[in-house]
Amino acid sequence: MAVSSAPGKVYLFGEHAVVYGEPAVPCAIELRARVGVEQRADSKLRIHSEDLSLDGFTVEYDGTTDERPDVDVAESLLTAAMGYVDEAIEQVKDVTGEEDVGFDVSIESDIPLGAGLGSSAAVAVAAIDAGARELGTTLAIDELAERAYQTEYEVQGGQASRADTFCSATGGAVRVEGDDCRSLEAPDLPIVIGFDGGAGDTGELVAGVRDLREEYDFAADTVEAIGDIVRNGEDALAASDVEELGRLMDFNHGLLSALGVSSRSLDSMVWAARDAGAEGAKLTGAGGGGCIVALDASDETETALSYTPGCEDTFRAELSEEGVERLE
Ligand SMILES: Nc1ncnc2c1ncn2[C@@H]1O[C@H](COP(=O)(O)OP(=O)(O)O)[C@@H](O)[C@H]1O
Ligand SMILES: C[C@@](O)(CCOP(=O)(O)O)CC(=O)O
Ligand SMILES: [Mg+2]
Repeated sequence: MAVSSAPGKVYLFGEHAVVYGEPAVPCAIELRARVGVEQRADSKLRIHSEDLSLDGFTVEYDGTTDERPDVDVAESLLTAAMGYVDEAIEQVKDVTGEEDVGFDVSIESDIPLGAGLGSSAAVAVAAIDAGARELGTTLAIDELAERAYQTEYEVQGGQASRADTFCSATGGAVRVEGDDCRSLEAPDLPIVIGFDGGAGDTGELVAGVRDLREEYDFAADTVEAIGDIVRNGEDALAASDVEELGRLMDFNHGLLSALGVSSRSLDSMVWAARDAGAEGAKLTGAGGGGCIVALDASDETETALSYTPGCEDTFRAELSEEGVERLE
């Protein structure tokens, strides 16, 4: 068996706009998904994840046919739940040239699902890395990141950026613009996360922004304005100017909100953080529900969030310098 782990991330700036070629700056955080992959004697795929539902479930089916597994949940739920792992295993088969292999895959993750902290990218990166190693191939980080991007691209209906997957594969803070992916020097930022306990559907939210952008020129301009915020944000990051970073994050949240991807609970948490004196606060990731990211070196934001209706959990997140880790 091969086991790899990969980190989740927050976006300091640029989610959604990055799908249309604007730059974005995500940072890896110390919450990880660990994926174990063991080759089977037959060609079936068995996936076990404790986190996919309250009780966890295990499915087993023949990965070489189009037959879906026989479990008692709605098809849409199953596809949503298994899409990323399924596609990651396809990438393993493709990169190793071994089409008829089967695997037992087990996943353990600290990253809440669909909450904007990049659980899908972390699972894809760790699954592809462990799957390839199980078949004797250790992928270079760039190839791993590219394969994980292909996974997100397929599952999200042809709409995805390389930001989450590159960040999860390499760790640290990164800058992604189209296929130009690079690591950034980042100061130790006082990152606070607020989580509303909910989730958003990345594919649907991305499609919503795409439609708005096609319908209204001002929505397309909004996407471009997010790109301008990111370019300013890079300078603020290089200068370790946390106050300016916060101001730009506030602005970024406003534009994401205008694009329809915030929610009442995300807005409440953002305002609670600002009222508590955070340097800035914004939603992170696709939105719709899930997490906000704020910058505050004091305990005020965490305390305020813990009393905010709609906020289920709040915690400080350390930057993860380590991307994919090969554990076994
Ligand atoms: N622990 C897990 N086990 C299995 N699949 C997971 C796990 N965590 C995430 N996933 C996959 O990632 C999807 C969530 O990804 P997404 O909607 O992009 O949200 P995010 O990346 O912000 O967490 C889940 O529906 C599931 O397919
Ligand atoms: C909205 C988007 O920019 C980020 C999605 O992040 P997450 O899956 O919600 O963690 C989509 C993408 O970049 O592929
Ligand atoms: Mg995702």
